[in-house]
Amino acid sequence: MSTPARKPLMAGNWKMNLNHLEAIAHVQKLAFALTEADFERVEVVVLPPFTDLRGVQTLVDADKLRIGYGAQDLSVHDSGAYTGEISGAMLAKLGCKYVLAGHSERRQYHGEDDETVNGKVKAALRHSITPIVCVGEGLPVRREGRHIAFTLDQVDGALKGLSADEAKKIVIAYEPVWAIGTGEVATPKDAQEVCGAIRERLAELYDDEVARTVRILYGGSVKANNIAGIIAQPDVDGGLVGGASLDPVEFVKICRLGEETSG
Ligand SMILES: O=C(CO)COP(=O)(O)O
Repeated sequence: MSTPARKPLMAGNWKMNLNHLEAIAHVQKLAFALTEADFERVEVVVLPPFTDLRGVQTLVDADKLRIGYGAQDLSVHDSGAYTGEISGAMLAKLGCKYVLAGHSERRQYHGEDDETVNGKVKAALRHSITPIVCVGEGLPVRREGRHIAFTLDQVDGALKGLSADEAKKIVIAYEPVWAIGTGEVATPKDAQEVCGAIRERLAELYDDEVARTVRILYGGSVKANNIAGIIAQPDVDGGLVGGASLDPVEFVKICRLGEETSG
């Protein structure tokens, strides 16, 4: 298991699902089901579409919920003539604690390269938002056995120019593209292999303290029935959950690490 200093993080990436009314109902269901014991054990975060954030903020603030929230993307810029973009400043003003940077769907469909991802990581940090940096290889790279080198290159690119103090503030999510939305989950051993290599890279790039501090998540077809084996790995500190986070009952079970009750 993770060292106690690294509290497990379960983040639900809703992707382009749930409108602002559905979002409120969804967060209420999570709040109703999750107990104080759950929140002591695991940090629970939702990452809804931009249009839901105000509603989620209002609900979380009004009812003092322990559920955190954040966005799925942000601009590298802080303001200006960038039609359609949302800045870190705007997200910080809405109380966002987290933001994804470099999700594989952004890399794939919006041509985000490591330099852009690096700009987004820095933009988030400028506004005291924790970037969840997404990395991971596609199937051809995995088949060639280059998954570790490929993923570590993405880590290097995303962290370029960050000080040790800044690096300590980030979260990294290893999401092998071949496991996203496919139902094909990486084995706990696969997840550990790459998450462990990422942690070693953090020690090389910075120092042991950074490596010990940064939480590394696994994402890709996480479900209640496979989270326990994944989270049991020493270098896996939580999950980035896509499809299964859209079902509140399933997501609560995942937040309970696949166990039946909150204990
Ligand atoms: O992309 C993901 C989370 O960011 C994973 O998605 P799935 O859980 O639907 O495979």
